[in-house]
Amino acid sequence: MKKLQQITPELSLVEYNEIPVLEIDHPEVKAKVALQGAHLFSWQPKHTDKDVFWLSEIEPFKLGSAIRGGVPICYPWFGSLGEPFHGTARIRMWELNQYEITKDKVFLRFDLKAEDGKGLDAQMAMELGETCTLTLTHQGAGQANPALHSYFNIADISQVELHGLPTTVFNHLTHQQESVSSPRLISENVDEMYSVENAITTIVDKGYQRQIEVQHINSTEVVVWNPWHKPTSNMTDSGYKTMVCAETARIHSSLNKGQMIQAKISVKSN
Ligand SMILES: O=P(O)(O)OC[C@H]1O[C@@H](O)[C@H](O)[C@@H](O)[C@@H]1O
Repeated sequence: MKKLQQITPELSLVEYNEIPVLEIDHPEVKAKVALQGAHLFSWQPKHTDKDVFWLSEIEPFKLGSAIRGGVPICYPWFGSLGEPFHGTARIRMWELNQYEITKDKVFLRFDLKAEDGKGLDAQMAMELGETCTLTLTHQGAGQANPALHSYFNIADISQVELHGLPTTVFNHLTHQQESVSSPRLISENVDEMYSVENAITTIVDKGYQRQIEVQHINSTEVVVWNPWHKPTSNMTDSGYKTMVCAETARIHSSLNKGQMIQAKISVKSN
């Protein structure tokens, strides 16, 4: 790891293998954001002893390869709505163009320049403190169908409940609408899309004795994913046991220029 720049006492730029990473070390919060993808992959408010986000233990931090963990930004499209899968933004460089440090939190704004060099495609604003607010604003031409593909750090997938989701879901593995339990328990490969606006998902983690709450704002879907034994790039065979994705998505109703999706994340002990 090579230090590139000390921006302020709380913010430093460090190289993780091929990727520049902004490290935040503030009395209230620690966090890490890769400039590739404006990709938050670690957030730990002072009152918790474990990271809220999961990061693969074999993440190689290679340019052009999306980081396996944290909050990949799927933009301008989700999944196979275009090529590459989950859009280009997670493998492009973003610029840190604004920051503000207060006694409670750190505010960061990253811009994604348009590929033709004219104007912006998107902006990501992060407020990192006791809570974490991520706001993705579509600034480009045309429409966007993004998602904030958050991977949460849990003690053991077999002891986790997801609360606040509907009991009907589109299962991407069987390509059909199905009925599921609420709260949702996961015991196999799941790749499912819940059509629900502005949902609040609560991840009840008995192992770590804590609850993570995600408010999905301006979203029209929540995607839940865990690959279980399905081989997945940059992930160990047992990596699935300690992660669950609960994604803030805007898939079937596009965003126009100036519109945003937001995830507000908080964590509390039981
Ligand atoms: O491996 P990737 O490109 O990061 O995608 C991971 C998963 O992301 C989820 O959002 C999709 O619903 C899954 O279908 C996909 O497998």
